[in-house]
Amino acid sequence: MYDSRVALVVGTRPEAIKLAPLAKALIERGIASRLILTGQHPNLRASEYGMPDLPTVGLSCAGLPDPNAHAGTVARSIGQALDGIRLVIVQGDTSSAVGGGLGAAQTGVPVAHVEAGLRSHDRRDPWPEEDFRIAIDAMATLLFAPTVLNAANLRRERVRGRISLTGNTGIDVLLDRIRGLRPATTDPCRKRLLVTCHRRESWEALPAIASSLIALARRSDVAIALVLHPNQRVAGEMVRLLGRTPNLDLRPPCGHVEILQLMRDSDLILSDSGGIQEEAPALGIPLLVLRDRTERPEGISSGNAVLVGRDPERIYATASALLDSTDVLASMSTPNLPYGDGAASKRIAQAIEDWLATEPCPNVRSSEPRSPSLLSVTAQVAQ
Ligand SMILES: CC(=O)N[C@@H]1[C@@H](OP(=O)(O)OP(=O)(O)OC[C@H]2O[C@@H](n3ccc(=O)[nH]c3=O)[C@H](O)[C@@H]2O)O[C@H](CO)[C@@H](O)[C@@H]1O
Repeated sequence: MYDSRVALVVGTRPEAIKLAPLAKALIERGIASRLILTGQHPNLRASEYGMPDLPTVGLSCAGLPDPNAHAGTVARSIGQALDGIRLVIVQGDTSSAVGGGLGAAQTGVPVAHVEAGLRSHDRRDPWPEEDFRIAIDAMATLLFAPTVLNAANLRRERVRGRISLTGNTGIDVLLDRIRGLRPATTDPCRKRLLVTCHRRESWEALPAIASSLIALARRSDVAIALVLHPNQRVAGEMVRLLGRTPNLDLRPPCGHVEILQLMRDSDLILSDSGGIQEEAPALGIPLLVLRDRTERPEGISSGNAVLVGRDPERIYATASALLDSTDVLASMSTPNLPYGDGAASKRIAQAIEDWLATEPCPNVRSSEPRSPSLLSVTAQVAQ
């Protein structure tokens, strides 16, 4: 076991899902790790999403309506959890990830970014995630890019850290869990639609999206299941808009295996989720992406997904056309792996081991933040 330590920062469900296989790969290499739970999703139990038992520090920074403010509280709080830590690992584009990265960088601890280089190329969509990704990639020492496109985005931005092409750790999890799923069931009378919708950019459009689902639910040949998000604000609004819709089953948030089984048993998925955009192609389930733009165009290029936006007529027309055309639906159902091959975590753990072996071990690490202030750093890197 190294005397050095790495810390994994987790604030939300997808971060727990996607960092769990890396935590296991680090354990296999004897790299001692610490879990830092920011508290963004206050009821998150990382072990339910496969996170192994690790020494854990909770920061109690519950999510805030203003994600920049939340990033600030995480950045200010994380220093206390970094004693003896040589590398802080953050994942994705949440306020926990950017706050954890900024707090680490300000106390002099290098940052590794898992899922680096994703870009929608529009800072307003998704907001603030596109800014957060750019900020984290600008400060990271190690950048783990899932796809060739992601790595090219990073090279174009001339990031100063070391870029490794790894695949997405979410695909490691999926390919592992897929083996335990039941074979897909089919319903000869009805096509099954699975819906998730929670992203901030969708909030204003929720009534419009809901109206397209109500119209689809009127078809006698479909059955719709909508899985609610843990965010109470979005879930409450969905229940208000869709709670009494015949033929539309609102379900509480569920475990990862359960949602994968639901996906596998579906004929068509409608979702604005980032993770589901990665998982649907691997499962070979056609996906309509409820967004105007995406940082994950690979699933569209592979023919598994269509970017449909949030306009209710377009959602209804595109879904209906697919439901009416068995051939087109079948052509979108070939499983593809544009986001990874299942070995991302092993590659990342290897790269971290190599880096730890060559990087001199500092004697003293201050946990006091250094100037400049968090907000000025955020503003600079997000320019
Ligand atoms: C802008 C953006 O796209 N940002 C994303 C955002 O995450 P997201 O949009 O992917 O978030 P969700 O949809 O909540 O999670 C998805 C995961 O949860 C599973 N799931 C779903 C419903 C359920 O009932 N039970 C479950 O287990 C599901 O199968 C999947 O694995 O942050 C991530 C972290 O930084 C980023 O990677 C990612 O870019």
